[in-house]
Amino acid sequence: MKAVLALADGRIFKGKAFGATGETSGEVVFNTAMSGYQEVLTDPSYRGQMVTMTYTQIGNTGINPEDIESNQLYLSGFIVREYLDCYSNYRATMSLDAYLKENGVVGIQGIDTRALTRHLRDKGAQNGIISTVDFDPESLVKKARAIPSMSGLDLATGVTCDKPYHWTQGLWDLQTGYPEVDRKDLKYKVVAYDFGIKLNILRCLVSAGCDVTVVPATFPAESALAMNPDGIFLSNGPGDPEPMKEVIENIKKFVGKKPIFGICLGHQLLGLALGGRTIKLKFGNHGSNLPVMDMATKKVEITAQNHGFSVDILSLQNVAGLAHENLNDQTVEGMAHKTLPIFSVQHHPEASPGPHDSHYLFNRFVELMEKHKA
Ligand SMILES: NC(=O)CC[C@H](N)C(=O)O
Repeated sequence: MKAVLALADGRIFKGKAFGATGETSGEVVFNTAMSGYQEVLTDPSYRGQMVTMTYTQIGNTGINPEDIESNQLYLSGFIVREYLDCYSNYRATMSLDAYLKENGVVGIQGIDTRALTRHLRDKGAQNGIISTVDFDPESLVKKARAIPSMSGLDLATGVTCDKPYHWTQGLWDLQTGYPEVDRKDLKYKVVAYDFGIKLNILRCLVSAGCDVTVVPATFPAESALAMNPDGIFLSNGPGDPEPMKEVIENIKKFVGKKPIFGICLGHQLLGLALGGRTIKLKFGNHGSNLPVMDMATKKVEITAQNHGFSVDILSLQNVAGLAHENLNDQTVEGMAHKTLPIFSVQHHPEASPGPHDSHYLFNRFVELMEKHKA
């Protein structure tokens, strides 16, 4: 079946349908990870976006019930060069095509993803539409132009959990799979704010020794402090951090009271709560092969990333300093408060997909909580 991708600036790509059929729209971004499409599909931070994989063959390893980062697919469209239906993996239980169909995600295959990526890199991420029902370029471009811009959209409060819960699953291991950890063995009480949290973050926190209570995005700071936690964690999530005023005000109440660790959207929200500002990048960083320098040790780590916004570190001059830097585009990859036990990173130390170079950051959080306790 035919499918067409139209960008808001008028560029058209003709391909074939895969996954669900119909029409879908969102901000078109590209992801440079060579593997891990299942984790990309289930990352809630992609809500409102259509993801182009730059790796050419997608589908080879099928879909398995274990490699999920949330229980739902939040992205609005999936774009690949070549979809492979004959998957092979000992854990796979279904094909990617069947999975997208089951979850109502519209995909397009057989388009020149290199040309699309170069276009987005030159012109910037922009809105687009995929259709298997309307093939009229003019009408499609008109529809793509009518979609609201990602800037100004609060998408995170729509993907958070309904009520607090405990998380006790640790990191996956070939022998044991995902272990269940006894809460009695977890030493550091952490309240984790869920703005669309990836499951591997929770697993990393547990494996680092944290007794994690996950709470909804707007859970009052007073109630969190009443639990007497050792630390506060702020998660990743979709959309623009700037309009999340209530959440930002809430985070301010933890500053100076508890150690805080933020990842991605959590890092951006922390930047805003500390009085800084965030900016929208031209096309952002999405992938699992992005070099970052830890400014304290000067070590370079290869990281997983998925973001379109960034903290303007100059706006935080007297409050926080640059702790990590992206070596490709020199964007702010992490910050540390000048006097308080507060730090955050723009990239994803939990990986999934991606290398484990940055896992040490969960231990850094634990060390900070230990010191603060003492
Ligand atoms: N992965 C994330 O948390 C993404 C944060 C934010 N939505 C951005 O695009 O920059």
